[in-house]
Amino acid sequence: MAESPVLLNKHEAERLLSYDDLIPRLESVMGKFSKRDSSEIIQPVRSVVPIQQHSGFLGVMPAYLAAEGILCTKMVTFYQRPEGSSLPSTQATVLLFHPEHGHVTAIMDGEAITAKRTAAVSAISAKLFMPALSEVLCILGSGQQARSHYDVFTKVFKFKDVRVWSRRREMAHRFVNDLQGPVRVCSSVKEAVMGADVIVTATGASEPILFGEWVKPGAHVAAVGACRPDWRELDDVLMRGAVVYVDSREGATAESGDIILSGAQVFAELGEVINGSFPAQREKTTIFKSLGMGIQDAVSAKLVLEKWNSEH
Ligand SMILES: NC(=O)c1ccc[n+]([C@@H]2O[C@H](COP(=O)([O-])OP(=O)(O)OC[C@H]3O[C@@H](n4cnc5c(N)ncnc54)[C@H](O)[C@@H]3O)[C@@H](O)[C@H]2O)c1
Ligand SMILES: O=C(O)[C@@H]1CCCCN1
Repeated sequence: MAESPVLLNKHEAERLLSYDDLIPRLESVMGKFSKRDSSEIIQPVRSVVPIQQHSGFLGVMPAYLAAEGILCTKMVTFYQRPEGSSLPSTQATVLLFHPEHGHVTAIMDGEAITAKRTAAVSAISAKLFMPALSEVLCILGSGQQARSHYDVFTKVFKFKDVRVWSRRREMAHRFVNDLQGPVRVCSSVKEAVMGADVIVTATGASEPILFGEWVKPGAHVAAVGACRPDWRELDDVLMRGAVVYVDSREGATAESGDIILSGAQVFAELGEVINGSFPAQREKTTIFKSLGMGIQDAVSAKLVLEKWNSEH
């Protein structure tokens, strides 16, 4: 009989997952994915079930990585919460399976995995696409993703000025008060982004909040929110004037309102740049449109389980 699955809560998953371990694994799997070798990786675009009465969605994100022996699925719910809601907007559970026998080997909370792997992938995009001398980081939003992006961006890069904007100013102040490093609250998106070299958009917005006219030419935008085909964070001017990179072409064309509704062309996948088949146009204004992928959760969950196994 199969052993009982390992059960890991959010605190454990968070503790066991480090950016130093995560970043190289994510670079490698994104590169492999972009080779589209189905004997190596199978990862369909996520299935999304709308929960209309409650302004929410359930996404199911399976992935199989044959060479690594990883069979995984994440189940994630995401909601548009009213201002002031204390409920998290994104919650997730990740299951790992034994690829040969089919039983579940681990069940883990997916919130920390989702927060860290998304931010780590954005950091990989910044490493490739941000201007060579980047001094100013701007984060739009003050939730879970804003926090993980702050953590990894200030760990991997050295910025002289870090700015945060949130639609509720008190939330931006609460965000800043929780941090160690120098970071300041801005009272408008315009104030926050003017002159920024790197901009992270991590909000629940469904209409554009970031306008191309404010963005410094050559800046890099890591756009993490707006994960539905009719949601936007970025306006048409920005989308059409920038070189657009995505995590997966299929995901972006199915799910990104910023891409679908602006008519912007996708230049390349992040993995295609990692593989050297497309250039990183660092001197131009660049956007990395992130939707999130099951393979990212799969390698993250495997890392968590490896670490846990090494301790037991
Ligand atoms: N690309 C990915 O892989 C990925 C992964 C997880 C979450 N996300 C998306 O990232 C976004 C942030 O997620 P989170 O987990 O940090 O959520 P969160 O609820 O913790 O934070 C959301 C933030 O967005 C702000 N916000 C909400 N509605 C807004 C609006 N209309 N205008 C401006 N700001 C608004 C909130 O004030 C808060 O600061 C969401 O859109 C989520 O779906 C993307
Ligand atoms: O890839 C993910 O985990 C997220 C969940 C929330 C919506 C967007 N994508």
